Amino acid sequence: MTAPSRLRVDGLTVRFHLSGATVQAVTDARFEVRQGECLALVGESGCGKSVMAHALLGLLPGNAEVTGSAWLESGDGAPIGRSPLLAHSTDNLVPRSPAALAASGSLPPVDLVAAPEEVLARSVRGRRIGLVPQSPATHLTPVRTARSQLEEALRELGNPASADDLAARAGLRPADLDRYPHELSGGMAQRVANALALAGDPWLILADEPTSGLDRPLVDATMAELRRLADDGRAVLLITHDLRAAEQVADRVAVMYASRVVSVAPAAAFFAGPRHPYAAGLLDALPSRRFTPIPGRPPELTRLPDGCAFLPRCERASAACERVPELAELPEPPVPQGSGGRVAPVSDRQEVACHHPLEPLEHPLELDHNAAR
Ligand SMILES: Nc1ncnc2c1ncn2[C@@H]1O[C@H](COP(=O)(O)OP(=O)(O)OP(=O)(O)O)[C@@H](O)[C@H]1O
Ligand code: NI
Repeated sequence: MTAPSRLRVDGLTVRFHLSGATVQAVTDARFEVRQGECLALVGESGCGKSVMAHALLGLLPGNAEVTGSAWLESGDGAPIGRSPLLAHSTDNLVPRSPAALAASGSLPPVDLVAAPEEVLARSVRGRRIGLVPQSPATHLTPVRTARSQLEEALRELGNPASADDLAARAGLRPADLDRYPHELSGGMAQRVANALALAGDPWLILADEPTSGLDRPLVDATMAELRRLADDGRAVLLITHDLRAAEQVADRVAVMYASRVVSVAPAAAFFAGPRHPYAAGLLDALPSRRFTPIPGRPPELTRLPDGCAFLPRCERASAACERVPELAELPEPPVPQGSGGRVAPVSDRQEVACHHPLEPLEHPLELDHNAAR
């Protein structure tokens, strides 16, 4: 039996306490990311995506109150990549004997919410979770070459691999490493940042808006790189409001609205027929689709309503929506006509938090990929 590594987020809630107000930044979030897949987390600006990412990394400021759980479970047999660069250190959090751990190659699960900072710093950030930063160029230290920054990261993480090896895996030539950040093109800076994120051979890659400010070819290259990391056996959590980028790379898509995860769906089913009205609205807003924005604005996170936060913007709302809908798997979609009675596979099922979900064929979207690409 081999268990894949996965991140299992359940009931994750983040509140910022300010004088006179509480920001409900993340509310009761539930989702999973597994080794070998890319989960895209999408949603409008300010809905709580980055706060979620920072909560997972233990990087929130002192006025944040985090509850719920986020279990990081390193699996026991599915190897990452072709040649793992690093034997994970097992000197902490060890309820089992080092020999047993060595035999299984796994680490004990860690709850990122409950774990002390010392554990996150020593065994999680960089080692089990790699962060691809938002703007690689500014993330790099300007006065040192890419090589010296990579070498330092490798040294700190106890990785015996060479900077050249790491760079080659990220698509860089040794000569590229001898450049200073200002001598790197946007694409190369992105690759250096990717190489840095991989310096500790983490199995989970967290990329928060890795393509903001990049032009389309660079977005495409970055998405291809993230796809490769997932295909290589890592888990990729991509945070973006670029639905086109998400469509290029994601296996599954999670949608956040006003601090809650309101939809989790396989990417193909999501883009072909979203079941949550807000998700349908997001897709309709795309220039390559109907180019029709959702009317209205999301609520303030300091004043969230008691019921469904999308209610005031939703055409389908009813009295039932005064109650917050739970995220739940929708019943099996009806058998499409002409399918010869084929029943939709479980993997096509969508989870939504909605009292009035759309039927799968109720919102057919003519996909115009030529316009989108
Ligand atoms: N330290 C903090 N104190 C108080 N409120 C905060 C703090 N950090 C973030 N917030 C609030 O939490 C909410 C969620 O912010 P977040 O950065 O997660 O949004 P986002 O979904 O990542 O948006 P974007 O797509 O613009 O990056 C926002 O209302 C933001 O103002
Ligand atoms: Ni953000």
